[in-house]
Amino acid sequence: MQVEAHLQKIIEQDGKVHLTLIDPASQTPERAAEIALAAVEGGTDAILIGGSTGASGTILDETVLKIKENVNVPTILFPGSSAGLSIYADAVFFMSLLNSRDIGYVITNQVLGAPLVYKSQIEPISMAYLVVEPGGTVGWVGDAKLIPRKKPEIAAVYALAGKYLGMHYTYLEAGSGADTPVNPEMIGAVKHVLGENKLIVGGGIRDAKTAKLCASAGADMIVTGTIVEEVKDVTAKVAEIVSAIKC
Ligand SMILES: CC(C)=CCC/C(C)=C/CC/C(C)=C/CC/C(C)=C/COP(=O)(O)OP(=O)(O)O
Ligand SMILES: O=P(O)(O)OC[C@@H](O)CO
Ligand SMILES: [Mg+2]
Repeated sequence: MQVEAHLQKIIEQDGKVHLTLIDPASQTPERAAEIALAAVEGGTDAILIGGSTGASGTILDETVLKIKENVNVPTILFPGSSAGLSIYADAVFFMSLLNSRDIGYVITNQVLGAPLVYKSQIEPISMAYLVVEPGGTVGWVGDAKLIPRKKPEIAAVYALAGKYLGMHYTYLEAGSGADTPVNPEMIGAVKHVLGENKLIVGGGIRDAKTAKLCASAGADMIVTGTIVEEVKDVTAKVAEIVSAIKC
């Protein structure tokens, strides 16, 4: 399955894509697979697998494999480092944290991870990863020079640089569990310069209203992680968000 082409088709058909993020460090592989199935029943389009800390090795491989047993939607790695790769996944967000001060997150982890992607069937999807205030764990781990919430023009020039470097996707990240997601002004400014290139927004999106606000402002794909880990009825929560963003 060509994952990027598949997501493109969904955008053409439904307008928007919903992605569910599962952190392998947060639960057992069995529970991760249950959550993935419930999210797919709620209408999610693909499962992102990753975390800033502890998402590697056997627990990562087993989580990917169990999820694949349960669902047919693509599994996409969202790696915190080169250790966040698993040969069992369908694709990887092959991302560079463009606003990191640490060259490790700009290019070294990608260099260390490239041979495994080359030898496997994992589809790399090139992505500019931009961490915005408050930034959360990923901002700290990734040593990000956080983009100020109220400076959409800074996010826009980073996104433009990513696009000129050939990156297909741009991800505006407020940090997992953020109190406030990226604001609509910043989303709009970034989408304006990206044009047809795809924009993903995540971090702190917990309800239909917020998801709709982000999607209407210009996000092509909405990511939800924490809320899916917290609620009892995953299917209902995902369905609420999916119906708010899709046309
Ligand atoms: C492409 C390859 C091989 C590596 C990329 C490496 C990069 C650029 C990483 C960026 C920095 C980073 C730590 C990203 C993590 C992204 C992620 C999975 C965030 C969601 O995880 P959280 O939910 O914040 O994780 P925790 O729950 O562990 O805090
Ligand atoms: O956990 P939440 O707040 O949904 O954030 C998802 C994702 O953007 C984190 O990398
Ligand atoms: Mg998390």
